[in-house]
Amino acid sequence: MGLLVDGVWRDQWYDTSKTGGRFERSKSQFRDFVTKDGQPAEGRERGFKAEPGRYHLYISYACPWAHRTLIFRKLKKLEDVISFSVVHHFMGENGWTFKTGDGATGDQLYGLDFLHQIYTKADPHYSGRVTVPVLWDRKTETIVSNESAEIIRMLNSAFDEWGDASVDLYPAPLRAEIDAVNELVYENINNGVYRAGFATTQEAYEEAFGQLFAALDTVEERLSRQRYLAGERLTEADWRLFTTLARFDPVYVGHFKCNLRRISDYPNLSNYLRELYQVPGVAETVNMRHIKAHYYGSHASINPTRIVPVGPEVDYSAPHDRGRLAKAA
Ligand SMILES: N[C@@H](CCC(=O)N[C@@H](CS)C(=O)NCC(=O)O)C(=O)O
Repeated sequence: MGLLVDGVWRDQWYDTSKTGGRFERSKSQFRDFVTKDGQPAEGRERGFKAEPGRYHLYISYACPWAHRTLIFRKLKKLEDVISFSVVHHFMGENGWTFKTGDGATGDQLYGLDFLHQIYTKADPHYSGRVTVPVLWDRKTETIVSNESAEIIRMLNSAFDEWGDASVDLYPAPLRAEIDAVNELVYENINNGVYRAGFATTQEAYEEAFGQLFAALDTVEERLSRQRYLAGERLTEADWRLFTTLARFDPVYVGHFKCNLRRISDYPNLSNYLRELYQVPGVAETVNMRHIKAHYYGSHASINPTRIVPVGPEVDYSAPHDRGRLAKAA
């Protein structure tokens, strides 16, 4: 685990010394957009035109943020339009690597060894964390974006000429609702598990823990009344929650000490998780081996023996009861 400082790799764990033991996620720095016409998005200088075969994703199967992009690529039927490379699940002193085997593909574009070399290829003086996902432009050989929340928006609409335009996961009439749910879910749940797990003081951990379970209770209540987070339609908000839920019982309960309740203890959340998992194409984006091996194996300060627990038994393909709630035609 480390970061780049003016283009030079430095092996270094998160610094929580100035924040009272609180983990604070740094902001993604590559924030451009692929658009249908190639014009820069509002307030941006660089423009990137949607074209089939031009863009490549660098992802980790373990990472919930990268997982979002893989799900969108699948649901929007962009498999032949956007290619991808899978980093190795072990993230050690060199950060994410392109070691192959066990489902890791290596760097499909350049055959490089480390993800940080992709960052310095885009910007030789880059300073900051080297994270997945990365949306890479083959044509200008640079990173368009390393922010998953924005990459999924691009996948949702920019490539409709070649993908499935009938699938819209950010429909205009629901945007305000989706944005509001995202805010609650991002801070307290998606990032909340990390804030609990990476906290280095009791106080910081308990603060994140309390917020996490309060938010899960809120979402559980909402899902007792409606089928999906924004109502009767599956949207971006659901997929953003899904990648955290899928990792919760196998990893976050133990490794990140998020153990007040398991998702399997929540009747609505657990059935909802199974419904989403069973949406055609989604199960194949979930690689539980990478997920468990990555977290338990890569965070030596949390799990020094790197032993990966054998349990729990989870079966997201078991039947669910969500058919009792209305779904838009
Ligand atoms: N805001 C980013 C966060 C991405 C992120 O933090 N990814 C993690 C893996 S789950 C990572 O690559 N961490 C490496 C590091 O922090 O050094 C996004 O949503 O795209």
